[in-house]
Amino acid sequence: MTGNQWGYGEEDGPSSWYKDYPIAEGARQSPINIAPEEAVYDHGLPPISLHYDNCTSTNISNNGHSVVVDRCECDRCSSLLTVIQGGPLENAYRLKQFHFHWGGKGCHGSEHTVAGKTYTSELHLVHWNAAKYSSFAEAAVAPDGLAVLGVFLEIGDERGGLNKITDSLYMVKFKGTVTDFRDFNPNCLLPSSLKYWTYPGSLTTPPLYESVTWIVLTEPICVSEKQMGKFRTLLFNSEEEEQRTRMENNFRPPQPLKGRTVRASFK
Ligand SMILES: NS(=O)(=O)c1ccc(C(=O)N[C@@H](c2ccccc2)c2cnnn2CC(=O)NCCCS)cc1
Ligand SMILES: [Zn+2]
Repeated sequence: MTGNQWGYGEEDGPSSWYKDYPIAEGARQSPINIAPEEAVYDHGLPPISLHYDNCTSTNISNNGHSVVVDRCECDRCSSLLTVIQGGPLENAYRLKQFHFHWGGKGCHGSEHTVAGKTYTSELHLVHWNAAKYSSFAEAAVAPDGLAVLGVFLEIGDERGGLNKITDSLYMVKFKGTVTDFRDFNPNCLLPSSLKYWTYPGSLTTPPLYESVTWIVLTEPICVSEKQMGKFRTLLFNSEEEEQRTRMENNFRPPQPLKGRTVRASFK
């Protein structure tokens, strides 16, 4: 079985990933359930700072697992400051891509949970340690290589900033489709508070590398049911496959904490 046949179904879902990716049972796997009472307030944790300038050319694609907005890596753009720094991070980490995880109907769909509470979706802004490593792939296997900012989405009023994304989803209905997606600044998807929890973890999809410093914002943003419905028009399958499978419930459930400490940037 070639390595990349993993998914979220009965046969190929999270409970069977360990067969091809034994690190699935490792000591720093993600996501986790965050227990706010057990989080340790660390007064030495500085605030995080986000510098998301516009890099004109990006694209949006359906990779068969999620919908991903990729930043371009051209010289002009990679010189642009599109980084996260501060918080638990030693230096600036460069934004590579962002994507979402979501459920079917109802309010499950996030990967991290908070005192057992699930949200309807979770946005992941994926950054890599470009100060220390020369490529994303190199950083992705290093314990301090990646930093992912997690933002919870809950059902409520429509989020205007999300419409540029949801209005483009029909262009990437099938796995393997990609389309231009320019001048989108993910600042418009951030909540007003940058209060966060942070802990050492992993990619939440194969290859599940334990290279991620997770920074999960405590305040969710609101999106409308109509906007979430557009994510669920995406398909896991390519146009050639006859089996049409709606893209939903593309989340991994919480994994054992295995002695890790979750730190809070706030009392
Ligand atoms: N959910 S998360 O934020 O923890 C997360 C973040 C980034 C990646 C990722 O970049 N994965 C690719 C990769 C390429 C090179 C080295 C290692 C990993 C990969 C491997 N096979 N396919 N991909 C593409 C992919 O999975 N892209 C991210 C879409 C999230 S569902 C995966 C999960
Ligand atoms: Zn993710």
